Amino acid sequence: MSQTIQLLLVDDEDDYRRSCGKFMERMGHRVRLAASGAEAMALLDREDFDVAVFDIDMPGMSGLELMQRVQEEALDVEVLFLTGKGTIEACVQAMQMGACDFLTKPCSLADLEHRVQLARQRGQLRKENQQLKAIVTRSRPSPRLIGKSAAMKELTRMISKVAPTRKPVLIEGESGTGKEVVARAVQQQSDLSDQPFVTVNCAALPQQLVESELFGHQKGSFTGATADKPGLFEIADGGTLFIDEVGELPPELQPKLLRVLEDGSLRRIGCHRERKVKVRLIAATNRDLTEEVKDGHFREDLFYRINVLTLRLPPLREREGDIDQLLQHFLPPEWSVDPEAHKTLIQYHWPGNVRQLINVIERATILGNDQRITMEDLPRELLHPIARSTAAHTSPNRIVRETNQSGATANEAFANGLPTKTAPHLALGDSNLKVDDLVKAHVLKVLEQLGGNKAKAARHLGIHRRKLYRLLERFEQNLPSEEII
Ligand SMILES: Nc1ncnc2c1ncn2[C@@H]1O[C@H](COP(=O)(O)OP(=O)(O)OP(=O)(O)O)[C@@H](O)[C@H]1O
Repeated sequence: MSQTIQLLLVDDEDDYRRSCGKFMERMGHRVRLAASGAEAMALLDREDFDVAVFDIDMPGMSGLELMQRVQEEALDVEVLFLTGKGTIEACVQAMQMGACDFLTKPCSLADLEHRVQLARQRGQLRKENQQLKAIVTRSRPSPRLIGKSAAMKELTRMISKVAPTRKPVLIEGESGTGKEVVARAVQQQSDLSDQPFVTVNCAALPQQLVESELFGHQKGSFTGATADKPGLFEIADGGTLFIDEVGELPPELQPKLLRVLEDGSLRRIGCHRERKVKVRLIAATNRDLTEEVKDGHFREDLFYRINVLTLRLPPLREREGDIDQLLQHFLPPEWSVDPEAHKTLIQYHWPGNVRQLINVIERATILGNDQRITMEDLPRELLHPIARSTAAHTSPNRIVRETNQSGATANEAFANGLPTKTAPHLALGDSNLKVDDLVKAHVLKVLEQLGGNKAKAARHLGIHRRKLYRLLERFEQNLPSEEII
């Protein structure tokens, strides 16, 4: 059976409009009728349509003028023209304006319905194309979840239980433990695996962009909004949205997220029209959200909405056997690790978790000789870990406090650092050196020294976490960081 189409019929001829509307309803479509361009605009403002059929000759606003309004407001609807006085010029003009089809009366209602179906298919293809583009640019291939510790086995079991439910999932864990890998595993094992998987990191976005990124905006709604833009909820429609660092969601946006989770409705910024989406939410946090609720930073009702099913990712130091397995997986074939270096890797407390381990392996394989990793190839923080004895079994925030209490200031720790491929050594006083190079080298060194933990690094650098994320993004794209500092 064909799908129901949300259809708008605009024609000033009463009899034709009504009989056509009845026929389309009999064909199973949801039909709205408008006798003029103004009535049509009012409906288009309020509701979403898949396809609209416009008559050309109408008193007041003509069909072509109506099409122009649709274009100006970048409304997401396929338009086909149906007219009694079809001229070639009108047809050409309509097609140039983006209409998808042009029919002249008399035409059978069955033929019209067939063309409406084609128009809807075209719209769907366009939307899928948009979604695919967004997914290709935003996502990376999904890595396999490595780890056979008891904790990881339990996690794998839980993933297989929660994945098929379509309920919201909350993933808790320290930075670098693999929350995004788990989110992808949940999506892969759900029946939405062939649908969009869209990811967004609330902490990485400048605060003023979070709303527009998640919910979209209408052209002209703020400076720089030069075109209508769908938000990630719309792009993920029919699939899964992964919101990383959900605890960073600004309080004023939390009711908006709650609303879309409750009934799937949202409004783009600057637009009064309500849209409906069907999205499975997976959220992740490295903060204790119950504490955030107690402190009044996170709404309790939203917390209960997203915390229907919780997956807790233990830190790497608590996963016995996983370091070895991850080493085997990430070390290039033919490479080996000296016994002393191996012992150091196993005993280290890995505050930056799997991400830090991968970085250390990558660095060691660049520095190492004869396909062997020795103590010399390991970064200094592994040999003289900061607050090593107290770090294990504490929360990330606690590790930072204890680090400071231990008397090792950030700068002392950084001064011990070794050059790496990510944080190059720069000679101060070199006249070719740019402020930008210094900023980049310092930020990367701090990050490396703190095991890739961005929250800690931002605190040590004295900048907000969002600023750090933006700096890292700019480094990756080789853009100057000056305007961010
Ligand atoms: N169990 C695992 N198996 C394979 N790779 C993993 C595993 N855990 C983490 N990784 C890898 O470690 C890196 C960090 O993982 P990920 O981005 O999922 O962490 P995260 O917990 O979401 O971190 P953050 O809170 O900083 O966003 C990625 O390269 C990921 O592929």
